[in-house]
Amino acid sequence: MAAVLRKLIQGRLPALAGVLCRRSGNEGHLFLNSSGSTLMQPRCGYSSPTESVIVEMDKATGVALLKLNIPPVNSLSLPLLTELAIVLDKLEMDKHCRGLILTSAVPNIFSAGLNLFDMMDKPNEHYSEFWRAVQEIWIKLYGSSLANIAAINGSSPAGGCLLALCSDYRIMANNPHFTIGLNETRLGIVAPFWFKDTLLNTVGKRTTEISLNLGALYSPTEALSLHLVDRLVPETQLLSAATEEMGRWLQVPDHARQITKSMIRKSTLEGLLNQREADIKNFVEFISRDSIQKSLQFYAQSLQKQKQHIHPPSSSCRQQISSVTFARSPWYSLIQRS
Ligand SMILES: CCCCCC/C=C\CC(=O)SCCNC(=O)CCNC(=O)[C@H](O)C(C)(C)COP(=O)(O)OP(=O)(O)OC[C@H]1O[C@@H](n2cnc3c(N)ncnc32)[C@H](O)[C@@H]1OP(=O)(O)O
Repeated sequence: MAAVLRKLIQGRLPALAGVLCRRSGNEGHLFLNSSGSTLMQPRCGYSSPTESVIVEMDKATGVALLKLNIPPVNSLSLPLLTELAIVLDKLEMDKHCRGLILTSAVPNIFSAGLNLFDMMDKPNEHYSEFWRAVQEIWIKLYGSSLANIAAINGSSPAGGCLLALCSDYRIMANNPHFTIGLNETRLGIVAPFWFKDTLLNTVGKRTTEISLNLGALYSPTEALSLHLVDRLVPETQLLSAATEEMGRWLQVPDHARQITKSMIRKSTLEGLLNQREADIKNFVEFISRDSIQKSLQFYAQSLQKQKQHIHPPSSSCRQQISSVTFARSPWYSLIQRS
């Protein structure tokens, strides 16, 4: 089977080389890098030096519970992305690991998305390195061979929503204060094409059109109705529901599930793999513009001001926003005040 997978990746799915091929055996695991050459990787544990990524491995089931642990909001900074990439590689190489449940150790927040400060007031080299790390995480998660379930235990805007969208199945805690969605346009920035494609593959064209243009953040109930998430459960049952769901995914033989997943996600992954450098160049050019920097600065400041001066919109205000939830958007709060 390993030979079949290798052939598949080297031959029919060349762009997925580097995403992964797993092999059982005593000598470790076979990893194909993007040029198709093979590297032997020793088996190892899953320590994250700063504990910003906590991994609890259930050896009996082969399921890893991965918790993001960067208070206050699990923003995806360059160091966090780098650690996450290392942990994901290790899990991918571990022949005993079959499934991954992604969740947060920070109460009420799954992830606040990309760290705003990595995109502000930095040299172009930093933007370039940061964006490569963002790409890397998407490639690893969206192209993962593991069964991947997101246990969304808090708000999940922008890059946080993207993390969840990379999973095979999303279960969200049914708390009306949580929101999820790709809200980039609300910050004056634009979700890149591979964010858009990931959403499109999940919810379809019309919902993508509305969600992305409006930068909509949805409540769990709205997200369920749009198939942005697959299931809602009470917060206290989130992990047990994710574990139970994982059991269903692991009943399918790994090779059959992996090849099926590759078939479905291949063209989307290739979209970025074929033009990574151009995408980085585009990001750097965009993010370093004065107008975008001003927009981001205003947004970051308004997040802070919101905490100091602005109360959340009243429930009657919220109802006026119909099905699109802008609650938690500092822009919305500022509009309400003016
Ligand atoms: C061509 C390519 C174009 C570029 C494409 C870029 C693609 C992706 C974009 C992103 O992912 S941008 C990030 C978008 N994220 C958001 O809009 C979320 C903003 N945050 C919130 O809405 C809230 O913070 C929250 C997540 C709902 C949590 O609310 P809570 O009330 O619990 O906490 P706060 O008081 O608001 O925040 C605490 C603390 O964290 C700071 N912070 C919040 N989000 C971020 C962030 N994304 N990056 C960095 N820091 C963040 C916030 O300012 C507070 O800081 P202090 O006041 O304590 O200093």
